[in-house]
Amino acid sequence: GLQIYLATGEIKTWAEINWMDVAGEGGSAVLSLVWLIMLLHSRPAGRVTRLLALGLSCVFFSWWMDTLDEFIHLPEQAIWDNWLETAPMPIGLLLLTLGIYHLNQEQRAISQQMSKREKLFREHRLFDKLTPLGAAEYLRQQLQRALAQAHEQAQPLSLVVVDIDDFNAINQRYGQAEGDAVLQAMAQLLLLNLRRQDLLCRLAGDRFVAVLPNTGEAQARLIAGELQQAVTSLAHRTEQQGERLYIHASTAAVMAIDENAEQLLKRLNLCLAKAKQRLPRCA
Ligand SMILES: Nc1nc2c(ncn2[C@@H]2O[C@H](COP(=O)(O)OP(=O)(O)OP(=O)(O)O)[C@@H](O)[C@H]2O)c(=O)[nH]1
Repeated sequence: GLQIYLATGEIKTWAEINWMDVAGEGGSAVLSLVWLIMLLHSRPAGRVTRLLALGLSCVFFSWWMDTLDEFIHLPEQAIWDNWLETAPMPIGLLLLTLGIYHLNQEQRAISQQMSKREKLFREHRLFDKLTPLGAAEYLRQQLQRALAQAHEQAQPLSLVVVDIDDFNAINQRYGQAEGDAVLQAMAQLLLLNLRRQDLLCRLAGDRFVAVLPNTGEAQARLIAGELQQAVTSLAHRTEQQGERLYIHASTAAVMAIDENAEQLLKRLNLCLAKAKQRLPRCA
């Protein structure tokens, strides 16, 4: 635009310049350029950004051309400058309107997502930070509920615990972050190997507990064995060197008799301790 004006017109003298118009039109041009820069800096690429940026570019161009004719005098017969000044403005405003419409749609979708997430967080305050599983307190609450239900329906209820052997050594050898990755992989693996009605929680550190409704002791032992096998065949590779980690876990299973959640968990931990005692130890 500047080049076309310079090629066809003459620069006005100082006295000919209307500074009021320069401030009004030039200020608007500068502001629209600032908006454009801010927009491009703050938004990710995409349709909404493209529409808003194109719209603001047209608005800027229109005001910029308007400002230029305050400094450059064009020949009387030139009419194209009118087009350059006015035509981009409605096009820009149209594009901005379209952009704002899509921005509104986008905001609605984001708000919906946020409210869903907020609900999730509100409901899942008791969830573990590392894995997508309920933590100890959640397990206790759910177990108490499941025990009451099992009692009401006269159905058996069992628990299975899976505890990684020598997990401390993984942390020490590969670092805490790799230990975290193993716990996350374990959570996914155990979830994959459980049934829909089972509830898996992370009791503490490397200890996972599954609540198995309508399950007797024999079936719970079978499930415990399957989970142990699944862990043994887990092909976890370290993030740094891609080295294969061989993970083993101890398991135990108990069926609820007339006891509360705390007593049942205590019995489960005792059974696990017995299973751990049978492990060959290096040191
Ligand atoms: N990376 C990681 N480590 C954890 C986390 N929570 C607990 N730990 C570690 O897990 C380890 C558990 O140690 P132990 O209870 O002795 O278990 P272990 O080393 O598997 O020993 P055994 O169970 O007797 O085979 C400790 O070193 C804790 O620091 C966690 O969220 N991330």
